[in-house]
Amino acid sequence: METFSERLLREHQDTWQAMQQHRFVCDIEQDRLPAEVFNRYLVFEGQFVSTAIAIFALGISKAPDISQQRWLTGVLNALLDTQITWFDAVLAKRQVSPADYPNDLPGVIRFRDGMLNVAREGSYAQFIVLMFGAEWMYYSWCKRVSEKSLSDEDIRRWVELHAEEEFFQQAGWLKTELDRCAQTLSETEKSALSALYDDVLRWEIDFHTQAYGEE
Ligand SMILES: Cc1ncc(CO)c(N)n1
Repeated sequence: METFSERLLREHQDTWQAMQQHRFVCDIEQDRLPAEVFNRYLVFEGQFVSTAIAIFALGISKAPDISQQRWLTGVLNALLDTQITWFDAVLAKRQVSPADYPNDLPGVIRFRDGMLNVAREGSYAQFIVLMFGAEWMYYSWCKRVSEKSLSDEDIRRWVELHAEEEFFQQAGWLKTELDRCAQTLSETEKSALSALYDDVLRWEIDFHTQAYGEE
């Protein structure tokens, strides 16, 4: 039988493919992403890691019991340790100062506020859809792209971080958790989650487009 996460992937194939074949992803895959685009991405992405920390904290507060809270706290710690540490180092190494970049680009704001609003106002299942939407999609393209030879070592490391076993476990946990949550939901609730999943992918697409500039 089709699981709920499989249903979401089937119902939103087109949006999923648009992200998997996004210009940003294809430029990395073909080893031709301009350094200035990656630098701009790093600024927006570093800000999103802070947002993700808030989203996970909200998710932990809504988790139904201690086993989920324990797992999600591990994820939160990885964001605070591995990811924040990596961002500080890579921005310094590439001499990128976030203050030199715009902080009001619509694609970046829509993604941040869309995710944060749902995490604040929504249910635990909605939180799981947000992070399943973001992480499973990243695992998929990064896994594919990690097979290629990438000449920029920072891009290579960033892709590897999202293709390796630890991240796969994290994204896979969200997928299983979503399927578990969906078992007790009505069809009305499930179709609302399906619409939210499509929103997340669209926010992601516009966020990544924004790395190319201010259009
Ligand atoms: C913008 C964005 N979406 C998803 C992920 C996956 O965690 C990420 N690191 N950044």
